[in-house]
Amino acid sequence: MTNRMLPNILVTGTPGVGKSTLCTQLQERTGMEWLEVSRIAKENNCLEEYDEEYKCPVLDEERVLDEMEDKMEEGGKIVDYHGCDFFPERWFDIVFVLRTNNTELYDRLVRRGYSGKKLEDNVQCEIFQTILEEAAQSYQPEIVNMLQNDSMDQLEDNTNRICAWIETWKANRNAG
Ligand SMILES: Nc1ncnc2c1ncn2[C@@H]1O[C@H](COP(=O)(O)OP(=O)(O)O)[C@@H](O)[C@H]1O
Repeated sequence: MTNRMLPNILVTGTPGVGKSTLCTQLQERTGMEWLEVSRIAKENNCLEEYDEEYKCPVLDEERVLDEMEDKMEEGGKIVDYHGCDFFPERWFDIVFVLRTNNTELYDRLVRRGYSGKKLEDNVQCEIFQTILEEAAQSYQPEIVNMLQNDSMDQLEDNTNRICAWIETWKANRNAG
């Protein structure tokens, strides 16, 4: 059993599935702190190099983890990143993998300005369920949850569902 007073939540999934949008809502509704791993990496100079092929920065994972460790120990953190296999398993009480259907994701990424290989690779990442499999291999199956996030209605359902889970976690903790 954890000593944390509030749970830590991981929100993961392919770029464009709606992680930031969901985390913004969760932060507003719960008062828990949203930790955007890409931003933490950038602000703390934890970007190692630029991957020209994939047009994205490569993280210095060890340094990012060091930056995050103290905060994660406090509990009550919502972590958002498009990968999940390098975090310590002990950090998280639950993992949500957001999913978006291919055509919707394609449109969102085009609107974000992605094109060519970067666009294709991200859509393929979603088609092949890469992040879902990564989560399944990195965490206990009972804490990994898939959430479909194609529409604003689903966004609301997902936010409600996570908020309800947090309330249950708190009630169980106080009872125990
Ligand atoms: N459930 C949803 N339904 C429709 N559009 C969404 C939904 N969630 C997010 N979006 C839109 O999709 C785009 C990508 O969302 P974002 O939260 O930035 O994704 P991520 O953080 O996973 O890269 C944004 O333009 C956002 O407004």
